[in-house]
Amino acid sequence: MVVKVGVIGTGAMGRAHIDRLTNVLTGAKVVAVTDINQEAAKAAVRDFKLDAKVYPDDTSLLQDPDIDAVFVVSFGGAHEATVLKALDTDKFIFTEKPLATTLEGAKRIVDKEMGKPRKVIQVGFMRRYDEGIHALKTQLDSGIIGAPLVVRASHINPDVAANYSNEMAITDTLIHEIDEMHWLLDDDYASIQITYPRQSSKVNNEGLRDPQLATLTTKKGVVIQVLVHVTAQYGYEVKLEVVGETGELKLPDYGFAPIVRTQATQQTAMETSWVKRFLQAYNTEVQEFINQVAKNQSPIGPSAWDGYIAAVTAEAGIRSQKDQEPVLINVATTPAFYQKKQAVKA
Ligand SMILES: NC(=O)c1ccc[n+]([C@@H]2O[C@H](COP(=O)([O-])OP(=O)(O)OC[C@H]3O[C@@H](n4cnc5c(N)ncnc54)[C@H](O)[C@@H]3O)[C@@H](O)[C@H]2O)c1
Ligand SMILES: O[C@H]1[C@H](O)[C@@H](O)[C@H](O)[C@@H](O)[C@H]1O
Repeated sequence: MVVKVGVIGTGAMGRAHIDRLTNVLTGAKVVAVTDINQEAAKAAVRDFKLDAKVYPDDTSLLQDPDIDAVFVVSFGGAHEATVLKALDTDKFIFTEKPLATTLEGAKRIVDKEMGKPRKVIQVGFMRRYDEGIHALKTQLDSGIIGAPLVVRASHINPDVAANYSNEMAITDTLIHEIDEMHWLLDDDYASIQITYPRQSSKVNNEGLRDPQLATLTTKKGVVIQVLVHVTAQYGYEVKLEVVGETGELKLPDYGFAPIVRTQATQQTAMETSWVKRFLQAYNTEVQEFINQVAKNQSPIGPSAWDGYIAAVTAEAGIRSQKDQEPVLINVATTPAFYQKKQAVKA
């Protein structure tokens, strides 16, 4: 079966997903697109030579009975409304992160999804599919460094768009580590604290503090420190180190560029955005989602409940941004609906 896909939001990431669905992966066809900027939707059809309808909005696209799955790739703040509407249909839903930008919004989504016979949502937390991060988790799970004690991570962007707000440092950027770390450690969060080091003079966005340091503690007592630096100028990278009882695990520097030695210097080109750094992870997550839909089975990737855990933690992070004090986190027990790896066929 070829999975027929509708894409809602044809900006940078929407186009990247259209490209992989059309030119890289197997088993899917983009048959419909929409964007509040209709020119952007038409440009996607033209540029990727799609045989696809251009709908005026998400509501009309969602009414198309020919679509099996939708990709929600609009601005983060628009995901909730579209996902809630999509849950009224029988379509599978791949939504980019964040699931919702508020805790209440994420709760509305999980409550509504739990009214369905099975899970239909996957959230685009692609870090879990990165081969390097996955290999690090496999080593951690093997017990090779004993129990994890401390995690140090960095999330570096060279710069951000003009509409990037201070809250987005949490809901748009740190949200990746928020999802990654509880999965990596198989642990739950107890608290989060955001502190502001010296402000970088490179910040142009009104109200944005950069860099920010997030300290998360887990129920088992692990302390996780994440540097979020989104105007870092020099390149795009993520760093990850886990300190254990008997050793350490470190994600190697990413890259395929050669080391160039010349004129008494040594240098290597770096990535400048998420596009190439996580290309393999995006391809793997989306292929897995398509394969599940083709079998008419629930997604097995990060669920709406993972999106909800991230939203609860992000909301606590935003509260901490106000006075830089730690904020306690209490996520409810995972409902049985989300404990099933894979639900039975509807
Ligand atoms: N997983 C990742 O690493 C990753 C990387 C980049 C972006 N993203 C996510 O993808 C989403 C889109 O990001 P982007 O970089 O493509 O942003 P973008 O600004 O380039 O594109 C967003 C597009 O959505 C459209 N849009 C906004 N509201 C809409 C609505 N209600 N209906 C239809 N279209 C709407 C805009 O007109 C725009 O074309 C965000 O949620 C972002 O967090 C994830
Ligand atoms: O939307 C993007 C994307 O999620 C990237 O992976 C992240 O590094 C950026 O900070 C964020 O703005």
